[in-house]
Amino acid sequence: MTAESPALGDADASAGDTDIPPIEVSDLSVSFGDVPVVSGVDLRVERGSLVGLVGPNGAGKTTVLRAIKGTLSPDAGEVRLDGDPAESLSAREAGRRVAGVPQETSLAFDFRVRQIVEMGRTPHLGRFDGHGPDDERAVREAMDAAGVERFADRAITEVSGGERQRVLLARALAQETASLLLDEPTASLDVNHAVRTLELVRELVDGGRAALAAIHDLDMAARYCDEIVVLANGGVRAAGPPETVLTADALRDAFDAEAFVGESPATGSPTVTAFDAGDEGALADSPDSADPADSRRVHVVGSGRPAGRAVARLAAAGHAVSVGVVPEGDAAAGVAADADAPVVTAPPFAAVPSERRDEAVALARAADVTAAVGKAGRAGDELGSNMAVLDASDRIVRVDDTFGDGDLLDAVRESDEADTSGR
Ligand SMILES: Nc1ncnc2c1ncn2[C@@H]1O[C@H](COP(=O)(O)OP(=O)(O)OP(=O)(O)O)[C@@H](O)[C@H]1O
Repeated sequence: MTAESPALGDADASAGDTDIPPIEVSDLSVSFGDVPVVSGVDLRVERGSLVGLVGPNGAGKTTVLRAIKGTLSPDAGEVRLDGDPAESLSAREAGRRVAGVPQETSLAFDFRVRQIVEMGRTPHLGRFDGHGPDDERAVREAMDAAGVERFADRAITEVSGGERQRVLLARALAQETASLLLDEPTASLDVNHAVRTLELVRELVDGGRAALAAIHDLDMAARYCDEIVVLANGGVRAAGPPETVLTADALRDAFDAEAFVGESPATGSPTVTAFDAGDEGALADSPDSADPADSRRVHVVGSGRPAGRAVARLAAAGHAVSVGVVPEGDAAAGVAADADAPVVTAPPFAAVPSERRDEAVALARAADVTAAVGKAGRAGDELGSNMAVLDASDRIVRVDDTFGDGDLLDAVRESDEADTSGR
């Protein structure tokens, strides 16, 4: 796969009225037998846009992609490709508008890699036509872009799972459609090829194509997609730019997961850290885990990575967290900023100004419980003001630097069942 891929014949991508979305799904419902899988799904993918379809296993992502591709018939609703109802299009015409990279990559027959990529040209061939120069160019460019040329003459049964996935990508690219549907395009790929694949899709999209990709890796989805559609519990739960859709609340709602959403310092896009809520999670006991009654105001005292982890874990579990006093630039301060948690900082290696100490004391007073992490407030703690913060706290729970995920949440949950304010 080349970083700078060739133009990949984008003639079709620029075709048509630019106001008409290449993919538009309205009120789509699909069931298998009498089991409904999705209902009322609306989504559109514009030219120049990569939309990520995320959601838990079995949410119906593949089902939606298959309905768009036309390989299953919806019970209700409509799929439009370039403005035309998909059901009014012949298979050949649909194949000139949308190409798919399926999740299932087992190909039983002993075709050569090159033959499989050539199959992408089928919708462009007349009934009695052989491949012409344009087809050969499209196949060559697609193989080059997907990086499969090296094993083009090998049997498909003799390449690895990841290589096979790239062959199917090459087949879709050879189809030269305005729209691409990708079902877990990076699932079997090593990190290098995963990034290259999404960079390639991004490049195609920036060239005017439309792409809809089911993606489990939320960090990758956030990094590459213009928009994310969250599919869960039979329908679309949220849709919009990654930074508005990938929130702890949305992830709890869709995945029943406790997750902290920060900002990647490398890419600036949202990055998701999921925690094991287990049976012990503060809010994991019931599907109503977001119940505000279970949420506490927790003030964290401590610094460095352990305090940062405490802030992330508590915020992921739905608690309202504040932090301080921590040195400016401390890891915990960065996590608090990502969590939109109030944080009091002070210049490092200097006495804490009294007004900063008072701010932290006020936060601790307003909290239900103060979590002292590591040596905070104990002998050797360089921030003497932590003592004042702890003195102002009605309830204190203590965890050491190596606390387990459940320990902190248990301690906070149980803090109002016993007087834990002993210092
Ligand atoms: N042919 C089928 N017959 C019956 N049920 C099916 C069929 N295909 C899928 N399902 C069911 O429909 C639901 C949605 O499946 P789908 O493959 O669309 O989910 P998904 O979101 O793509 O999941 P994953 O993330 O695991 O790939 C699942 O419960 C699945 O078991």
